[in-house]
Amino acid sequence: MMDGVQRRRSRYFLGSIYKARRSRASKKTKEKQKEEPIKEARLPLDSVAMESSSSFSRSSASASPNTNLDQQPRLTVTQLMQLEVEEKVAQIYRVLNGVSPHSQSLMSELWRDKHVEFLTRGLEQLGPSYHVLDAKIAPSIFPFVFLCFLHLLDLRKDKDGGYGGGPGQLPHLATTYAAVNTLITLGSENALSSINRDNLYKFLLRMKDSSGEIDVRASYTAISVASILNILDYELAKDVGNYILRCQTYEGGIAGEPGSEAHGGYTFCGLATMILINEADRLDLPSLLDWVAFRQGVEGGFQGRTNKLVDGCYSFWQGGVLALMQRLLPIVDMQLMPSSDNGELSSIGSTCSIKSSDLAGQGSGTKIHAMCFYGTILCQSILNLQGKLSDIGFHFVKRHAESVPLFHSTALQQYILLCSQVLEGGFKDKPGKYRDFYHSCYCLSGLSVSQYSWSKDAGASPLPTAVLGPYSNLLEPIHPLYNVVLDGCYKSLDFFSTS
Ligand SMILES: CC(C)=CCC/C(C)=C/CC/C(C)=C/COP(=O)(O)OP(=O)(O)O
Ligand SMILES: [Zn+2]
Repeated sequence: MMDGVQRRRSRYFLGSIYKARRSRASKKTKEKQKEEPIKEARLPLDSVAMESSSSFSRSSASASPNTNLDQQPRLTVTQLMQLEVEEKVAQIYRVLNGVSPHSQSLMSELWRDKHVEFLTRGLEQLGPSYHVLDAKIAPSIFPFVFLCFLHLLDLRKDKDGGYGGGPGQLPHLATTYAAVNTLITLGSENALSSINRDNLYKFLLRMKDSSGEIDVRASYTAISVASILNILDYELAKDVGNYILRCQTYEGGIAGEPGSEAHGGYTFCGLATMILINEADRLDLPSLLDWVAFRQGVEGGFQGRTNKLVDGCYSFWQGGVLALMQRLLPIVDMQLMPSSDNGELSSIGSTCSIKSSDLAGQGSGTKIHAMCFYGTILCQSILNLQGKLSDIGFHFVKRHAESVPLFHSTALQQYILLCSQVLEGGFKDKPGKYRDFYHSCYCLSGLSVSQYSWSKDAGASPLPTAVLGPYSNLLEPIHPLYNVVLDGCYKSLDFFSTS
């Protein structure tokens, strides 16, 4: 019989077995391909493209004999939908497998130009005066458009703190998160100084429920905004960790509220929040890692929850979780250590019962807790926290990533670029759906996370092999806790630590 730790350890290794299984499958397919050289495999589409095609042919063979109930089991609606998505994705990969590298590069440039067009078309929606916009002059109008954004965001600012969805609308945590991240992305002095942090802090406190927060997304948006603006303190963080712990489910992922189903969106929100309040070690990280590693599908993209379809937006929600986990592996290892081998660490490792919120105002106590958080592999800068929770977000990203990516990064980039991208510009959930701003934003964030997933240090330029397609596909690095471009985060850190 396995004890709890052994069970967790074995589950942890399932992720690697999964990858090994995939690479064995792709080897088999490659061998098969040698026997039947149907296409030139010249695109940088590796195992997964091949694997998808093969899984499709397997699947369609089992889908069609639905009528013959004696021989084949009847498929559920979900299985049929899954096969449909796999088929569409496999078709795309098959077509693109036959395209020469030269054509691929041309397509990539076309897509890039289309992005500019998509953005400017989006900007056109700001008002009739922008109808003259042309993709070619877009770069020169950006400063002007930034001012317009700023003006619109200012109109959304509530006099009692927080931002609404539009002028005159009630402030809300999600729209406040979006507005603050937009202002930090704009990054100019007038953008940053337009944020009234005192009012915003009062708003965040007003939104706080005495039992913590009543939804994991709300917790994340509140804590993320407070952290990036350098106003996060123990009063805001109080009880939030307890609440998120109650949302981690038997599967390992995190749900939106206690008793609900684990979901990628909430798992990102929950994990990022726990990191920002210095309580990530309280989660069962091995089972969280196990759950999220299995959410990457044969299509290359991620699904949001068990038995659901892949969707481009989870490239960030799930890919982002795995990017964060890459920096938490020492704690995963510590949690997997049987307590008897744990020696001294047993009292300060995963069994630690001190919570950041218990340490309000105790600088030295916080140092002790930071040691719990980072185990033996201590991060000097974290040790110097001296009670400042706001610093964690910035220090965390400076931590050296401890491993190679914890997901198949090329496969994810394939799904984003080839299956989620729309030729006319923008991104969508999956083939067959329409593009929208939400998926455009989160597919791009997922793409960036994926491209930098081999970089040991935040923002370090990836090797060309880490970037699918031409190197010009490389995006700006983002901060995986806030989902804001890294440069913007540093600017904000400078600005709000001096102002
Ligand atoms: C900060 C911020 C914006 C956070 C949002 C986090 C997020 C994406 C939460 C997911 C919400 C949810 C349960 C979607 C399921 O939709 P579905 O049933 O249509 O999709 P599914 O089949 O993929 O689960
Ligand atoms: Zn989606």
